[in-house]
This record gives sequence, structure tokens and C-alpha cells, in this order.
Amino acid sequence: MKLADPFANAQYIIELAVKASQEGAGLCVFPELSLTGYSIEDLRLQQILLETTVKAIGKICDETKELTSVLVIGAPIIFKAALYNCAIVMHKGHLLGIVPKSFLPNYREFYEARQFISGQHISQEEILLLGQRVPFGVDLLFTAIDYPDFVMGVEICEDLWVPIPPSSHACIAGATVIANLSASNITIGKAEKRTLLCQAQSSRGICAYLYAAAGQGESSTDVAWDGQLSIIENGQILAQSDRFPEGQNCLIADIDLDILRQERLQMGSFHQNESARYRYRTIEFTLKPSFDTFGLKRPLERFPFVPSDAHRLEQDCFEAYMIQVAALKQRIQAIGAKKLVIGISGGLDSTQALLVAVQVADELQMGRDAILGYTMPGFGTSSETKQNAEALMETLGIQWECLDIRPAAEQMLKDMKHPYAEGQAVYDVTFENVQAGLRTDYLFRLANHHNGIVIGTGDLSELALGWCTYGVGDQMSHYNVNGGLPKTLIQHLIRWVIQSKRFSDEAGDILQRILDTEISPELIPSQDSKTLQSTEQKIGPYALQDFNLYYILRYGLKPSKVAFLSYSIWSDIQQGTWLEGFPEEKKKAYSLSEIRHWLELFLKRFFAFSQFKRSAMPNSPKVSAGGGLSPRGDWRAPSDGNATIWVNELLENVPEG
Ligand SMILES: Nc1ncnc2c1ncn2[C@@H]1O[C@H](COP(=O)(O)OP(=O)(O)OC[C@H]2O[C@@H]([n+]3cccc(C(=O)O)c3)[C@H](O)[C@@H]2O)[C@@H](O)[C@H]1O
Ligand SMILES: Nc1ncnc2c1ncn2[C@@H]1O[C@H](COP(=O)(O)OP(=O)(O)OP(=O)(O)O)[C@@H](O)[C@H]1O
Ligand SMILES: NC(=O)CC[C@H](N)C(=O)O
Repeated sequence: MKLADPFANAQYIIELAVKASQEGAGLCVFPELSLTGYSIEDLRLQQILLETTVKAIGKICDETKELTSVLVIGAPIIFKAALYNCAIVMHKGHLLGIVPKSFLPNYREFYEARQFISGQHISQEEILLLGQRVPFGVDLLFTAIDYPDFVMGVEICEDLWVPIPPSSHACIAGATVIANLSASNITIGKAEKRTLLCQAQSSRGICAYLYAAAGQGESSTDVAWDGQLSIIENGQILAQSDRFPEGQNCLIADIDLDILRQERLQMGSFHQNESARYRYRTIEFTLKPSFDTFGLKRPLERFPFVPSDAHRLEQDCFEAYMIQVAALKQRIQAIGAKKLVIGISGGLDSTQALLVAVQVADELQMGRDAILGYTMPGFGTSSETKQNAEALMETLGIQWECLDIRPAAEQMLKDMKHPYAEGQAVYDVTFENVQAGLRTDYLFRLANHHNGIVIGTGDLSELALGWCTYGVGDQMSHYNVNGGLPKTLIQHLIRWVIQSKRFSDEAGDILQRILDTEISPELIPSQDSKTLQSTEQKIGPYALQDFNLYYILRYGLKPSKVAFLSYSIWSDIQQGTWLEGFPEEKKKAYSLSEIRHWLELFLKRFFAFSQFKRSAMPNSPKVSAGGGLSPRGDWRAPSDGNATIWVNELLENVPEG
């Protein structure tokens, strides 16, 4: 940027606009007064500067006719003999509208009211500029008719710093994207405050917030500039530039307008917050991009329920664990239960439930012998999981027993005249559910017997897929501590418990062995003490199924979009960031056909099959902002639904491979 030299700045703007357009940008936002420089003070009132500025706007229009991007640049503009600090919105050579700044800083190092007039009351006006009649005012929204979710509002620097920024009204009126042209000199700590404001405004407005602050070239007369650029979506930082950069700086990120729309659809209170501030004018344009796709330019989590940022993850793990503990504590205290009864399999879910129960027993000073753990080997139980279960219970100091369910199961199968009882190797769903059912039967009767409650272990991923045995089975309990936790988070929570050394080193070793064991219900007999039944081979990798669950439950996205996002992060092991400490040998990539196949299975199980199991699920605390599946909470749906439109949409729009 060059002070008071509009043509030089027009040239910089054109170069950056071309570059951003080539990278697929649909919108380019430049800093406040980017055509003249912000820090020129009284030079703003010089006639030649103002006339040259208008000509420079004309030059930009002429030289950006072929670009896809909407451009928003800053310039001083005269309207009815008063000077306004404005954002000029242009597209393909046309001036779409001009928005004046509402709130002029005139305190401490700022003196804007010396040259500018506030535009906060200007609406329904037009201005003649470069032979065009251009809408002028703070009542303008810019909508792409070919991308109707792209509705842009504009504000200028200080506008964001007041109690009710103009963008609050714009968002309520429909803006999904807010451009902020800023010239914010830097003082220590200020960058953090700007980010905080942008994050808060984008969260409240459920919008994308594009913040572009002036940098190199602005005057050093008693202040300095850092050129902060931020792209924030509903509170999440999508991209943030280096500060104090050398030369021109450019920041690009994809905004997900689907996610913003879905979020607003869900949050009815957003729409209750009516605003009669302006009668907004909608300026329509056709974006008509000259390109197809440039791939995805936004951060994407492989495990959306498990953040890759180490600090966030630490906090999430602590909160998840404490939510489970707090919920179970409340239930125990309220009903005065004396014992906690749990079936311990040596698998992940019952391990997590046991860790929570131990914490509760400790906090309530019940003594660990208030926890009654039962390991109940059946026909498919491997010696490894049984040993892990027993060792875990022993080292945690709970009261435990081994209760062999095979004689009872054999009796039941015989009474039922099941072919297995006649010596046939028939391992069907009845054979499986007899075992799951008997375990639950024992646990409930033991709870009666010992004045306790049965702690449920089924997790959110299993609830999504209906991967549990209904009623007389692991679907039922007196209180389920895991119903809000997806499998990928449980896996990480156990890793976190090991790392944070909450329990003894010996417990840590056992937990590690449990983590390393293949996930299996172990209901079918194994030939060589090695388990034959792999859950993930049957219902898909939990990594993919939790990804699918997150975008379908939390955002209600279309299957093809979920597949696209999944492919964007899961197709290549090098993409994105893996969780810190994630085992190398478990890092996997999935092909498009695998992603499509497992998503199809997810859709069928989630929409058509499993709701009846959720409709009758026991109480369980919601844990993740990613959503819960309680029929009394986040997810209400018919128990006799079907998956037709979801499956068709997937199969029609996602190629097989
Ligand atoms: N909409 C609906 N409303 C009312 N009832 C409905 C129904 N849809 C099916 N049903 C009935 O429900 C029954 C089927 O459901 P259900 O009895 O639960 O049985 P089902 O879902 O068919 O089988 C349970 C599956 O879960 C697996 N499992 C069980 C336990 C633990 C784990 C684990 O790894 O954690 C896995 C097990 O391997 C098995 O494949 C049938 O009798 C069917 O007729
Ligand atoms: N051998 C077993 N002994 C005691 N309880 C069991 C046994 N097998 C299953 N259960 C009970 O049934 C629940 C569901 O069994 P399942 O094997 O599906 O889960 P898990 O082993 O705890 O965890 P995961 O599903 O992650 O392997 C368990 O959480 C546990 O409470
Ligand atoms: N140009 C402006 O409006 C600057 C004022 C604003 N409070 C800032 O320092 O970022």
C-alpha cells in the first residue's frame, strides 16, 4: 500500500484480486480505505485525492471484469457534500453498492470524525459514480442468485467494536457472510481482542466473518500496523494470516454455507431475535464461477468428536469424563443406591464405564467395594479379554466375580430348540442375543439382590448404528454413562486416562492392552482363542461412522456432502493433522468406494433400522456438542422410518470409486 496514491493501490488490489480469483475465491475483502491508505489524516479532504480515488475505482472495475470474485475495497466517497468512509462492492466490472461506515472512532489515537460523517442513518439512497447509479447506504445485502446461501453484509472496522454492530442487524436480515474492512493499528494484546470480537460476532450472527486489517505501508506517524487477516466461521477460526508480513498478504479459506444454513435452521432463537433496524435492500448478482473445484481449503478434523488441537483435546477429555462422573453421582445420590453393578468384558465401553464408576465411588466415599463388577464369559470370549477384565477389576480394587453364562445359555438354547443345542454350528443373531440377553438378565437381578443399579455401557456410535441387543440386552440399563460418547472419543479418553496417570501404572498397562485389542462383541465361538468376530468388518470402521454421524446428526448435511468431506480428509493419510499420540500403525486411509459403502450402511442403519432402540433408551447424559441421540434430547425421529431418500441421494451423486 502506498499512502495517498490511489492508482498505485488500485494496481496492488488488481494483482491480489487476480491471484485470489485464480485460487478460486468467490469474495475478496481488502482493508479499510485501501485505495488511499487509512493513515493520511487531513489529506482525505484534498480534492485531487478524492477525484483520483474515483478514477482508481474505475480502473479496478475495468481490469477485473473477467474475475469470478466479488471485490470489497475501501475508499473515501463524497455524498451530498459530506465525506464517508466507505466499502465499495464490485463484481465483474459493475459497482454493486457502497456501504458507509456507521461508527467513527474519535478517541485516543483516532480522529476520524474530523474528516468523515457517520453513515449509520443512510438507507434507501443512491449515488452517481462513474456514470453508474449505485445503491448507497447501510441497508445493503449482496446476494448471489446462483448461490442463494451467499448473502453478504459489510461493516468497517470500528463498527465491530460497538455494543450492537451493524452486522448483527445484517445477519438477522439474512447475511451469512460479513466482510469487515479494517485499519486497526497494533498495540500489544490487541490482535487477541480483535480475534475475540470476530469470533463472538460470527458466533452470535451464525455467519462467516472476514476481517482484513491494514498493514505494511500505513504511516508510522506515532502508530504501527500488523496486517491481521482472519476468516472465522461461527466462532471457528478457519484461517489466520501471519502478522507483520513483508509486502502483500493474502489469506484464503472455504466457507461452508451449508453448515451455516443448517445451524440457523436448528437454532430457532436466532430468528426470534427480530430487528427492525432497516428495511434492507438486496443487491443481486450472478457469481458464475469460471472454475469447477479447487479442492477444499478449510481445516477439517478426521475425528470430529475428538479435536486435534492438543489444548482443546485435553479440555474436552477432562470435561467428557467429568460430565459422566457428575451425571452418575447425581443419580446415585438422588436414589440412594448402595451398589453399582457393571458387566466388565475387557472391551472399551465397559472399561470406560468402570473408570467413571470408580471416580464416582471415590468422590462419594462409597468405597470401591460398592462397585460390583461381573465378567461373564460366553461362547466367544477370548482368554485375553477375560484376563484384561479381571486384571482391571483387581487393580482398581472393586468387588468382582466371574460368572460363566454358558450353562444358562445352553439351557436356554435347548429350551428354544435352537439348532446349536443339537450340535449344529449355527451362530445366528438368536445365538448372539441369548448371551447378550442373559448377561443383562443377570446384571438386573444382581442389582435387585444387592440394592444397586446397573450401569449401562453402550456408546453413541453403537446407538447410531443400533449395534446392541434390544430390551433384554445391552441396550438396557438403569443408567447409561456412555450414551453421549462416540467410540472414537472413548478410545481417546482411555488413552488420556493412561497419559494423565489418574490410576496406577499397572492399571495403565492393562488399559493399554484393552486399547490394543480388536473391537468385537465376542459372541461367536472362536477356534484358536483368537477372536473371529470383528465389529468393524461388520458395521464399518468407527472412524468413518463417527465422521458420518457427526455431520448427519449435528448439521443434517446431505449424504453426498458428507461423503465429499469424508473423502477430503480420509482418502489420504497425509491430509490434515492426526491426534497427538495416535498410534502410527493405526493410521489408515479409505478409498471413495469404502467411504461410500460404509456411509450407505450407516444411512440404512441410522434412518431405517435403529431408531426403535434409541426411542426406548435409558437415561444418559449428553456429552458432546456434536450431538446426542436421546429421544428426550437431541434426536427425535420415528421408530418406523426409512432411509430411501438418503440412500438414493448418496448413490446418485457419489461415484462408486
Ligand atoms: N422398528 C422396530 N420396532 C420394533 N421392533 C423392531 C423394529 N425393528 C426391528 N425390530 C425387532 O427387533 C429385533 C432385532 O433387534 P435386536 O433384538 O436388538 O437384535 P439385532 O439388532 O438384530 O441384533 C443385535 C446385533 O447387535 C450386535 N451386538 C449386540 C450386543 C453388543 C454388541 C456390541 O458389539 O457392543 C453388538 C450383535 O452382534 C447383533 O448383530 C427383532 O426381533 C425385530 O423384529
Ligand atoms: N464377557 C463379558 N463379561 C461381562 N460383561 C460383558 C461381557 N461381554 C459383554 N458384556 C457387557 O455387555 C456390554 C456390551 O458388550 P460389548 O462386547 O459389545 O461391549 P464392550 O466390550 O464393553 O465394548 P466394545 O463394544 O467397545 O467392545 C459390555 O459393555 C458389557 O457391559
Ligand atoms: N479504523 C478503525 O475503526 C479503528 C478502530 C478500532 N477500535 C481498532 O483499533 O481496531
